[in-house]
Amino acid sequence: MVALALQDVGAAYGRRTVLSSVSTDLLQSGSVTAVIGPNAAGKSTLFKRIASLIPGPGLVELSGTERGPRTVCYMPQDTGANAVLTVYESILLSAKQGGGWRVHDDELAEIDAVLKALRIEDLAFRELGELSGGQRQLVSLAQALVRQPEVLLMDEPTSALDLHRQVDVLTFISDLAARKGMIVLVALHDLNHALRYCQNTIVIADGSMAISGETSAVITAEMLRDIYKVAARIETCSQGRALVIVDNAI
Ligand SMILES: Nc1ncnc2c1ncn2[C@@H]1O[C@H](COP(=O)(O)OP(=O)(O)OP(=O)(O)O)[C@@H](O)[C@H]1O
Repeated sequence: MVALALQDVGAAYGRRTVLSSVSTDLLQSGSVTAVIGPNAAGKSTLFKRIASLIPGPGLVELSGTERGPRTVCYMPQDTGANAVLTVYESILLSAKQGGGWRVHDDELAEIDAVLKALRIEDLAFRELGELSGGQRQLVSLAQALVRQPEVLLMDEPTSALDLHRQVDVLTFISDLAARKGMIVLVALHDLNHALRYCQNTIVIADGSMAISGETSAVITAEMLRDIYKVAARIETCSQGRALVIVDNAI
């Protein structure tokens, strides 16, 4: 079972430090953790640092895997489209990333399964450049999933999706994490999604970690006032779920 811990992790772009002192307890396999915080706080930078795409101080400790850093997959926020490739070709390329070029039957079966699970089989032979923003986001998710990562870092994966797809994708990902023992970190702006789908939450503000812990203990009216500068309430809906209701910006 894979486990991930961060110790005083930081990152810089050139000489400018944009992230420092992020530490977490061990993140266990099967867990989904929300990474939240205002714009430009450093959420994507944290993901890039965990995925070893940028250097920085501190320790990203992965244990319980034989695949090393290759088992970490980062799904970026901007899903740049290469108009020359079809959806299927782009997913196949992603599956083969870092491996040999011989294509095995089980890899093709995995691609089919992911296309089906995300209900985008009908896009398989469309060109990336002609997809809508939401379709591109689903393809980007498929590209990440076919690599069968043990640690999946998803940067605002539902920002371009309609309501049905948002619920569909987040339910699918949290089930998948539990079923396959994956560690999922997901950057979110919709805090109701964090409350509903994520056991733990890390708050990044001004380039460092403000607070982390169980989601219900982290997402409070005080945190929303101090970090997001909004007056808000956490109310329980008729089905017993906690919901953030924002009254106004402070
Ligand atoms: N490639 C880069 N070069 C230089 N600075 C960068 C680069 N990428 C991000 N930054 C800066 O790093 C800081 C953190 O950016 P980051 O993208 O991590 O924020 P974020 O929390 O993901 O924001 P958002 O919620 O708006 O997506 C910002 O000040 C941003 O301008």
